[in-house]
Amino acid sequence: MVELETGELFMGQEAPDNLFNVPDVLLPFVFDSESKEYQTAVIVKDKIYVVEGSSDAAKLSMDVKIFDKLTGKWLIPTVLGTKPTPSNGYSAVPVNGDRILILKEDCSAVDSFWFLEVDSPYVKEQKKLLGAEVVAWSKGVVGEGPKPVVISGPSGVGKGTLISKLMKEFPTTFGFSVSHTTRAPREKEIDGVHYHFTERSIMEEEIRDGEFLESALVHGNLYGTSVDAVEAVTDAGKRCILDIDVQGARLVRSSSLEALFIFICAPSFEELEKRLRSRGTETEEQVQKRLRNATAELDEGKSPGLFDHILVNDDLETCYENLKKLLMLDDTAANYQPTVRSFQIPMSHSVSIKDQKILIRCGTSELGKVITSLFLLDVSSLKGGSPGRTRGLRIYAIDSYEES
Ligand SMILES: Nc1nc2c(ncn2[C@@H]2O[C@H](COP(=O)(O)OP(=O)(O)O)[C@@H](O)[C@H]2O)c(=O)[nH]1
Ligand SMILES: Nc1ncnc2c1ncn2[C@@H]1O[C@H](COP(=O)(O)OP(=O)(O)O)[C@@H](O)[C@H]1O
Repeated sequence: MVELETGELFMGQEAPDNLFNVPDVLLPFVFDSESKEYQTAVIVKDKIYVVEGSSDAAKLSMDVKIFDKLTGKWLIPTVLGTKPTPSNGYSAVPVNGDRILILKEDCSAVDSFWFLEVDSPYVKEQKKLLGAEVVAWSKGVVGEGPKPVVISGPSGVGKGTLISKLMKEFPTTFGFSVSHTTRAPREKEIDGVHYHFTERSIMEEEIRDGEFLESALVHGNLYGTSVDAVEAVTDAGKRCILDIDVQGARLVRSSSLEALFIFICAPSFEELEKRLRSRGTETEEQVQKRLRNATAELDEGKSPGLFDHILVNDDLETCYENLKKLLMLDDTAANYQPTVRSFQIPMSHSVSIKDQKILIRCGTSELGKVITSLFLLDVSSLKGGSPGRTRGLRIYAIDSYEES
């Protein structure tokens, strides 16, 4: 049996002349409740994007195919980013000509809004890089979320020590972005807590698949921040702390992730050397390599426009107090609008878009009465996007009334 969900055909856009030559994409949402297979189609410029798959727990799939109206051919794109887990219903609306907003039904607000980027700056760049048709998923976040904090500085300067103090004093405020690395674990390091220790070939493949926000070769090993590492912290409602090298900081600076960048340095090179040796975690050869790299990192750290603040870690307690001051002074904490966790898009709803405002009309029945609620989703100030999250969605409850 095929059920048709409510929703406008191609969301208010004119159906193309050759629409009836296009198989399977006549309707914006089709769901077969027996096989749990679904299909959604949206037109953006000259292409029809079809999102399809199965929400059956045993099969769970979500694929994208594209019908190019100019050539009359189907394309299977390279799909980057973490895709949503399938649900039984979707609405899809084109937004800003470069992405499709997918509203998942019957999910909590943190999982309701997804973007399939089809022609965003990130996707354009990836198309060039890969020489292929590319689309990319990114999760929509209501509000801005707190700005992540990037902490960089030469090895042995005290980054880890400062971050541990912060996490210990403010366990519910801050969360650590657990990086991936190909270096071997140190004695007390736990996989998944300090790092995700991994193989080079696996990590390189994951980087190619767009799973990393940044990655760099540091002291002869590959290190990288996965999109999930940052977003797991943000999804838990915490402010994310990244301990990454200067190359990584530069990459994050040029990515879509807005962050606060802090560079830590030691009072002198001799002191840095002393700390590295007294930590006793590296061989002499590794210590030498880290010290050689430190000079370049110190120069890089001072390059204009990269770091927002530089802190000298001389006396640990003084430096820690200064770090706390910086984090409190940052006004993003005051601007933080918590995610609307209580909002849920019910199965029965319709969606229409006008001037970057999306009207969601939801019908729910309570005690035999049918209640219609209207929500306005504002997509006019979206920030970020793939390979991370699309932030800045605003949702307003505008009306609620009983159907007569
Ligand atoms: N670019 C990048 N650098 C990282 C990442 N994780 C750790 N690093 C950096 O890699 C360098 C070496 O880290 P590690 O092996 O833990 O040694 P340590 O800094 O001496 O404790 C440090 O400068 C870290 O900041 C990451 O995900 N990306
Ligand atoms: N302000 C400080 N004064 C003296 N020793 C310090 C200070 N900060 C950190 N340390 C010590 O220096 C060593 C390196 O610190 P760590 O946090 O591991 O550096 P990083 O994470 O930057 O590589 C550790 O043994 C740590 O206890």
